[in-house]
Amino acid sequence: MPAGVVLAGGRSTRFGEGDKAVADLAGVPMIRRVADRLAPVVDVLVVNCRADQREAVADALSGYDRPVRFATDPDPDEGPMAGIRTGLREVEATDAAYGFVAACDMPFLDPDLVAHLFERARGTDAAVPRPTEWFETTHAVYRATAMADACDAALAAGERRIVEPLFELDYVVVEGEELAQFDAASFANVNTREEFEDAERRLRE
Ligand SMILES: Nc1nc2c(ncn2[C@@H]2O[C@H](COP(=O)(O)OP(=O)(O)OP(=O)(O)O)[C@@H](O)[C@H]2O)c(=O)[nH]1
Repeated sequence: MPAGVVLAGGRSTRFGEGDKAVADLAGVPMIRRVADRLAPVVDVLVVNCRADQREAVADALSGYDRPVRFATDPDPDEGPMAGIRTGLREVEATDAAYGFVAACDMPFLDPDLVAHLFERARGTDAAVPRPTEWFETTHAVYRATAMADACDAALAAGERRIVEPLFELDYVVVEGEELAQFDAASFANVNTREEFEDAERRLRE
């Protein structure tokens, strides 16, 4: 019974005014687009955000197809690794052993790729795609307890890079031909107004 975890605790500084998570992207809040793409492949959705975002995010997700659980940051602004840790701790409170972690700004997520990552993670601690030289750590499946523990240790050591806890795990990398069968747009993220407008154009095509 896999879970989805959406990270939304950032400050959207490159986006400018307003929280990009709930920004209206071609008629649908961006986080709702992410959630809707996950609905076919997860049984429960965990949203990690700050307490002050919760009401707007809950509005954006109202009527969602799956149960939604909030994992609010105990301390805001600790970075995405802390968000992953907090989100995966909430996954531990469900029946799910694994969580697919996504950023809130990936409105083109490919559910088939997410399902594939769940499959590949079976028996290991994580399945992480690497479409370029970079690991897509905010588009990856983790065994909740293993990664949350590794994030706690990395945070305690003052580490900020998400690959550091990942490298402590037993993980598989999904890349090359294996990855080529899925939609590369799955990794596209929206940081600036310009990227937001590009995404709107694409969605209206
Ligand atoms: N919980 C938590 N999540 C964060 C934090 N910083 C970023 N994130 C999330 O991590 C993901 C990737 O971060 P960015 O795309 O850089 O988002 P951001 O930090 O809001 O945007 P910028 O301020 O423009 O960098 C997004 O889903 C953010 O919501 C944080 O301090 N805490």
